[in-house]
Amino acid sequence: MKCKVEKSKISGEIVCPPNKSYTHRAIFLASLAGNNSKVENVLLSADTIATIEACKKFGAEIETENSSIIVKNPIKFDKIVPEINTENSGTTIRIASGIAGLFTEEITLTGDKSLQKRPMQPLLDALSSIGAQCQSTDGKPPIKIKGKITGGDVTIPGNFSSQFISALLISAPLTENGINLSIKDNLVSKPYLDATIATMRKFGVSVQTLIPYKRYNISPQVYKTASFTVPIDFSSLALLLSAVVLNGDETIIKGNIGNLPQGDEVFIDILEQLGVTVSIDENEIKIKTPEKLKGGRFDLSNSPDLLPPLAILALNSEKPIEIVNVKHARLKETDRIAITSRELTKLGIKVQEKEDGLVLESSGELYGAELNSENDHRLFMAFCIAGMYVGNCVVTDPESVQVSYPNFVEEMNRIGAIIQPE
Ligand SMILES: O=C(O)C1=C[C@@H](OP(=O)(O)O)[C@@H](O)[C@H](O)C1
Ligand SMILES: C=C(OP(=O)(O)O)C(=O)O
Repeated sequence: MKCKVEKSKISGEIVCPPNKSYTHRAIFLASLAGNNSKVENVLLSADTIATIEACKKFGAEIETENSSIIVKNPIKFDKIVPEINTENSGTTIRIASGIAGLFTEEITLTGDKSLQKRPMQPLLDALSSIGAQCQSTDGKPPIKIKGKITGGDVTIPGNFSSQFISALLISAPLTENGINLSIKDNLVSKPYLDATIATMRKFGVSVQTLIPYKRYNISPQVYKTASFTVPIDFSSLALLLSAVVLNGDETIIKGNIGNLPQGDEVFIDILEQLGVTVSIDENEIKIKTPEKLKGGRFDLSNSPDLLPPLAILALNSEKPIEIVNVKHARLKETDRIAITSRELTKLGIKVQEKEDGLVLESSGELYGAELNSENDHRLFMAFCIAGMYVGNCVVTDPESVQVSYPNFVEEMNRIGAIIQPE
């Protein structure tokens, strides 16, 4: 499938979707607590449905009511679970792997073609070091995990994915001995660890931080019934903000901003550094954009998902936009550094690809082109927004947005975009 994207302006109001990362965490923890735990304002998308289905396979009884889910009964660790397919969701397979370590029967975890290219070995090594037996396919899914993890001292590298650490934290209190966790190397995507710890706290489990992002201790505990409300998704909001910066006049973005930690909130600071004025009040976000953006150097180590919405802003930036310290963006649904470099070059942006990032500069001459998103949802949405600015573009794989923003095309067209499935 492809979409034709014409030069178009947006205006009016748009509601930002709920947070995918918090939806995953809250569903898993509600499924570990059970007893009518409730998650409200959930994002219902292919990735979060993969988490719901995984928890049902683990034995949780989950009911969905509009935008809420209720867990009547928790995960049953004596259930026989032959296989769990986590589709396109990295967060789901990582957290589910930690939970699989708490079962005594072997469980196979797999995913789609994209997920079968994503690293799992550091997490499997960590689980093996505390009692699990693990197998992988060259370090990637499909994987097999046979518990039971008993806990103890665990060391794990932090420079591939924070999701490995989130997975260990979430399972840790349910081991017999608890876990004393040490993180080697520099942890990437640090704010997602804060999100995990904050959500665990909401479900009654405390994590002792010995050295932030380096050393944690989690004693044996039980998850308690809770009701959790999912906040706005700043990763999706960043795409909407870039759409307004490049193509919006009087556009207002609405959503339940909440006060839980989200690394991608830093996009507000990035926009201000680029010269954009951002005003946020009463869960409404408005911006004022200068004629030309200023450019600048941006470290995305803690917010890798901002690479697509930031890179396209080079289309209207008088100075280069330099993105650094985000090598792990090559380990997502796709290698986002390589594809962003290759595809934005087609539009007339001069791109220097580096191992850990990009330098992007508008050449002044911009051209319509066919942009291949390679079924990566964030790239599809960013390329559509770029196409609305340049005009006369085609973007591949619109179905990719099902994983995080199912009604993206409809919503953008409702406020003035011209994105037409071919
Ligand atoms: O824990 C999470 O919810 C996520 C963590 C990040 O991945 P890494 O920690 O692998 O960088 C991010 O890219 C992903 O979209 C969601
Ligand atoms: C990489 C992402 O998610 P996941 O790691 O859960 O696949 C994303 O949403 O950009």
